[in-house]
Amino acid sequence: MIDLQTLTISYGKKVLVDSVNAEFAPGTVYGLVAQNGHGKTTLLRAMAGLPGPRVDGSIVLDEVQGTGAREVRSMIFYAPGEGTLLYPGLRAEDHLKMVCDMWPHARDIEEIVEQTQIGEFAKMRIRTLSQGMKQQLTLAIAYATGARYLLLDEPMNALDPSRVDLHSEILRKLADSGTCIIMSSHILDSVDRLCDEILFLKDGRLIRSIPQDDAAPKSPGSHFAKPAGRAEGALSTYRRLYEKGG
Ligand SMILES: Nc1ncnc2c1ncn2[C@@H]1O[C@H](COP(=O)(O)OP(=O)(O)OP(=O)(O)O)[C@@H](O)[C@H]1O
Repeated sequence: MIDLQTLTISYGKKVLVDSVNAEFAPGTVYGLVAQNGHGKTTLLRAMAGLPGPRVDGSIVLDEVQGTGAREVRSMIFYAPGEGTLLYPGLRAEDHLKMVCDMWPHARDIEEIVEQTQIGEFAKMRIRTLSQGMKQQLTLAIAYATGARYLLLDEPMNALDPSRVDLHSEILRKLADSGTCIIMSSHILDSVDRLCDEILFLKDGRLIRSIPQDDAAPKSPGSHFAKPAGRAEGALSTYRRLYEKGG
């Protein structure tokens, strides 16, 4: 469980997350939605214990204070969008080998390559990959870590529809086997299809919603009581919250 306790995150006077309390349970896929520049990346990075903004309050992971703490560092992985995790001169497969050497619960590389269908470019250097290939590799790296908490920053924005389906299926399976996934996204129909819960970040608060097409939890691990009221599509919620002065 990741437990945010009166968490406030700010850059100077700009407060992006304001005294937020929230819990993220194993076995659940969470969508994190907001308008551009409202703090999704900042929140995910802070949850992973990465440096940057001022962070007040507490982030507790499996009862250990602070996600940067040594005991929990190997349990949580933040995957940036944009392929910034990758070394331009190295081959795709080199990155997976590094994960294998560094992460105590790393998964089998061959299995990951097969599951993510990245074999065709595994031997290519990063500088020769397309944006979508880099995004597929970044996701493969995230899966390879074996981390129980995956924080994925816009993981699908460069993927073609068949890859979106493939990775949605992989993420669902990971959640069903106990992984907690928090993914930011602007692709609201895939958020609706994949996520058990959606959190809208607005004015520093997290507003919880459930996807329209499935009012029941999509995985048995979801601990949270469902919010009262009818489920609503993410796009409708988005419009209500951000476009109509809601
Ligand atoms: N290092 C920094 N120093 C100061 N301000 C920053 C820094 N990094 C980000 N910000 C500001 O914090 C705010 C939130 O940025 P963030 O990248 O978290 O937004 P986001 O919701 O992920 O946006 P997008 O949807 O465009 O990716 C923005 O206003 C941005 O200008």
